[in-house]
Amino acid sequence: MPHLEFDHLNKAYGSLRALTDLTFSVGAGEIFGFVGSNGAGKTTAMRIALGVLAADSGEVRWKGQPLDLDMRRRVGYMPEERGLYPKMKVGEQLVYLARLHGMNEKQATASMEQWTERLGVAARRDDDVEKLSLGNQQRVQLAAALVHEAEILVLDEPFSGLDPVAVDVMSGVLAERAAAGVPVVFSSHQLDLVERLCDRVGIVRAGQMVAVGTKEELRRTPNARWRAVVDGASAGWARTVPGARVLSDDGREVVVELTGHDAGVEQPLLAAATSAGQLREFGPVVPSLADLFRGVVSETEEKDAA
Ligand SMILES: Nc1ncnc2c1ncn2[C@@H]1O[C@H](COP(=O)(O)OP(=O)(O)OP(=O)(O)O)[C@@H](O)[C@H]1O
Repeated sequence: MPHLEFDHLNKAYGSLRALTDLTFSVGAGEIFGFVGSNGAGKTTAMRIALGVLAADSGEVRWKGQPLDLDMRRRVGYMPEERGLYPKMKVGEQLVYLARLHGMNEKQATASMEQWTERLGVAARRDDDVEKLSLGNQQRVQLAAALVHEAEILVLDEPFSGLDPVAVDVMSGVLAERAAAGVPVVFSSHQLDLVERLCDRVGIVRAGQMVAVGTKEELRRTPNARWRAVVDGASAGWARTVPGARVLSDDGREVVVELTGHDAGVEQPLLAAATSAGQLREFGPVVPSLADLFRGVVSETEEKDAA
């Protein structure tokens, strides 16, 4: 499978190291969620991919070749600072951008019509961009990334500021482009969305990739977590279970970490819960991406402090 590879990118702004050996790759047809705290280095990495910014070392490759000027014309990019001409009409602007990327007038017009239709801004084709609401400007920005039939999509926070309907449209479009074999990388702070949409996720912290993998891979914690809801129990019942570490206990709902993942590891907990009171709910806890993110970020912060 061809890959878009971000290979050992290093970048400093003066004395600030924005990226340190940042490495990850995105397969053709894969949606990759690029997440990290503010200032972690996501925009810097994406700008380097597009050649808007030069890396101090490292490179970005597609199908084994460094992204050169010609290849970069085939990348659909949605910059964080957005990049539309405010006083140009939506339709004209998209045709212009498609032509810049090598389409002829007829192809560019057909593509503009198709994408404005798909993204729900067809009625605004003759309006200046600045007259559109921010969310609609963003739909046009996505159309700008797609209008030249990009071979690669690199999108910086494409979901910020969108209403739920626009989020669904945007998600559908990204899934469709990925299904057509396009590698899609996007950054976002909306972790629920990243969790829903992405095949793989990379968590970057202070310019370094601190966790990368499928959601299942990232969730594979060394110990199992279980949750029990028990009515009429006295608080603290779970502490007596051998090997259990109580993570939270509000008297009714208890979350416990058990050593390992072996089959039946939860049985002593289940037995204790049943005898503690009226057992209402019992099951494994699957951490959300937000939980993983907090865990990874705080864990690396602790390591840094040590
Ligand atoms: N042009 C610049 N000059 C100096 N420092 C910069 C410049 N651009 C970014 N930085 C710094 O580099 C670091 C990485 O910034 P970057 O914008 O890549 O992060 P990000 O992960 O995209 O953040 P956010 O989620 O807030 O958009 C930050 O500390 C930022 O302040």
